[in-house]
Amino acid sequence: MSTLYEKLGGEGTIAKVVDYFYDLVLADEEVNHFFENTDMAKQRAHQTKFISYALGGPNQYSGGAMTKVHTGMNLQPEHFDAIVKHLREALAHFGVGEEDIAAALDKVESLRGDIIYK
Ligand code: HEM
Repeated sequence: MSTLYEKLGGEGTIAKVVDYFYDLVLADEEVNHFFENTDMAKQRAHQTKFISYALGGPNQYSGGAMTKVHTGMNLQPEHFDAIVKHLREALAHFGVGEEDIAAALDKVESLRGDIIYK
């Protein structure tokens, strides 16, 4: 089964979506502070992993792993929502269709409970 990740052209296109998404996240006062003490390379790795996960790419995570890396952040629903909103905008910017965007957002939603309030 081909994933949205493959449909979009794999890593090459993902890198462009990541750059765009990254700018949106860093410009958003509601969430950019979480990345304040994160070095740039890790930050970029995070965005890449986030986007790849949403699109069904090679970086797939278990709920347990996601809880572990976000523990201590006490992420609230509005923080998660802000990230989802930026993902939607970044995908739309690159011409991804509504149906594919919905599938990507569903994927991200499935990890919400593992990531917030930790
Ligand atoms: C489905 C949703 C998400 C996925 C798949 C995801 C993925 C990951 C992964 C794999 C890491 C491990 C470290 C790394 O790769 O650099 C990480 C760390 C992190 N995540 Fe997420 N994340 C999600 C949602 C969020 C949200 C909503 C926020 C905040 C608004 C967030 C903020 C962070 C921060 C600040 C780190 C630590 C980076 C560091 O090491 O300094 N994540 N995330």
